[in-house]
Amino acid sequence: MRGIGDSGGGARGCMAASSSSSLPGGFPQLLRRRGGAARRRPFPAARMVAQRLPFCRGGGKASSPVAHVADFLEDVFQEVKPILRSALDGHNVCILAYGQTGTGKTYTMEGNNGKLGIVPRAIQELFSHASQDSSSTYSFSISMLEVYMGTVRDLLTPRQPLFRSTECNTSSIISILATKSGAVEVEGLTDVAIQDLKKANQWYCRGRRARSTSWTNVNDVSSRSHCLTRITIKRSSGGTTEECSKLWLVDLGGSERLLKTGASGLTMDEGKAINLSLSALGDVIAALRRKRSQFLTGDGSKVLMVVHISPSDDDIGETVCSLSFAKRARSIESSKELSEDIKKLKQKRIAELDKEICDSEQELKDLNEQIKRAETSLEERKKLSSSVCQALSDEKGSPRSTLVVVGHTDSAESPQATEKTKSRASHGSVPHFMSPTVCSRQRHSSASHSATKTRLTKSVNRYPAAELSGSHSFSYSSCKNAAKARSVAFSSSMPKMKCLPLKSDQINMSNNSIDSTAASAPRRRESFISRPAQRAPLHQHRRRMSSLT
Ligand SMILES: Nc1ncnc2c1ncn2[C@@H]1O[C@H](COP(=O)(O)OP(=O)(O)OP(=O)(O)O)[C@@H](O)[C@H]1O
Repeated sequence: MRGIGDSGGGARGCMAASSSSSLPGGFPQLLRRRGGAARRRPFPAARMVAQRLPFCRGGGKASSPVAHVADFLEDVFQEVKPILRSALDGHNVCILAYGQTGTGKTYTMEGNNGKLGIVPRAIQELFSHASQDSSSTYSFSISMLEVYMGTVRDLLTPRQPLFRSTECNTSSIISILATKSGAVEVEGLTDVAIQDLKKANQWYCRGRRARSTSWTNVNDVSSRSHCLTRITIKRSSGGTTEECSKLWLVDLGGSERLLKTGASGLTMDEGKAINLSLSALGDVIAALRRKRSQFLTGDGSKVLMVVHISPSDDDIGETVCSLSFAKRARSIESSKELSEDIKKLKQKRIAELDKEICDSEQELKDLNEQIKRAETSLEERKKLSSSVCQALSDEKGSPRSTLVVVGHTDSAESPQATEKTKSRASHGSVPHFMSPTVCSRQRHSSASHSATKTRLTKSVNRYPAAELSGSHSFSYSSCKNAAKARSVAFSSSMPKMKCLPLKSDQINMSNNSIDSTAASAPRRRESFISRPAQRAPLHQHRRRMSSLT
């Protein structure tokens, strides 16, 4: 599928129609109508407008005084020309005008005010080429149909009545069939042989007049159907078998937001039918992208889509939709027409990416196994350390060991450290710095006089408030006391505790310890040291102890 913007010029042509709001002629009028008084006009119910365009009357002569508007159609046609050559060469070709209602599809395909659109120019081009090519003989025929409210109508039926209603004229209803070879045939469609350009234009104008159109808020002559013109080209050269190809020129109905168009009644139903069939076209495009359908393109077929957009900010949503539709349509071409080199590169890249995915998956698998192993090992170590903890807590009179074990169970230590602690615990040995000193032994013995505890408390309460000092090398007499001490050792942020002063005979400041009376005071109070000079060594001591945990 080929987009009009493929070579740059086509997009310019298309955008010129939609972005040049200063253009004289029909399009600026359209914009004025959309924002102006016309919107307030009451909507005429089921009004039929049979177009009698200047093009039909003037026999295709462009008589517009505004040359650059005619140039726009000429620019667009230059984009279309190459694909017409393909049709003459035997390819089936389809040219589609797609876009929001009122953006100029019919104008581009048919022309207006004496300016020729794509269809009349294409017919001209075919006859012109046929007259110049002496090596082949060409014959042409024309058919026209419209898809209106889900039914297909022949526009060239003799005495085609001008009607627009849900009750279709059964004599003009035709059906579309798919042949065994996958080609699409329209059964019962009038096919008129056209010998010359004049006849061709006559028939074309006749078909156009039979189209269903109506007035909406956004377009005075809005097409209420999809109009398809088919030119059948038969070519025979030098007695060889006749080649037959088809050129489809399609003016699709415009996608519309019913709130904007202000459609009601039959016109609203028509708008819904158009939207529905456009969404079906979207499905076809999607299927083509997945390469599940040959409809529209077929083998060796070519499609050119002219996408129309509005220059108005109000229509930005529709513009985005139209452009994304065009993008999807273009991607069909890009997937089909990849060169061999690019295909190889693509394959190579796909293989590389596949390998990367495999490697990553393997890596992930390995990591998961590592994590599992680590978890198992952690579990084992936890079990081991809790059993060591249990063993050590059973051990009596070894407060230091208790401290070590408590710290050990709280932290995730290395296995070596666990082993070290375990062996230390099992042999009952402690580091040298943890061995009791002479002083600590003395203090330990003095602290054992617990009988004086009550008396001390009473005597302390008699004195005014003062700081209580304590020993920096506090000894632990039992596992219970060790636990208390631990809580003190790790509570450096606890507020300094105030207590009543002791008598000089109760406190021995020289050796930084509480005498036998003071030592029997409640443990919690004893543990707090108010003097910074004494606090520092205690911290060092704590650090040393905690490094064992
Ligand atoms: N490039 C252009 N230059 C001048 N007039 C234009 C141009 N494009 C569109 N118009 C005018 O704008 C009006 C609406 O255009 P047209 O009917 O072609 O829109 P449409 O897309 O076919 O709408 P619908 O989908 O409702 O049929 C017409 O009067 C047409 O003549």
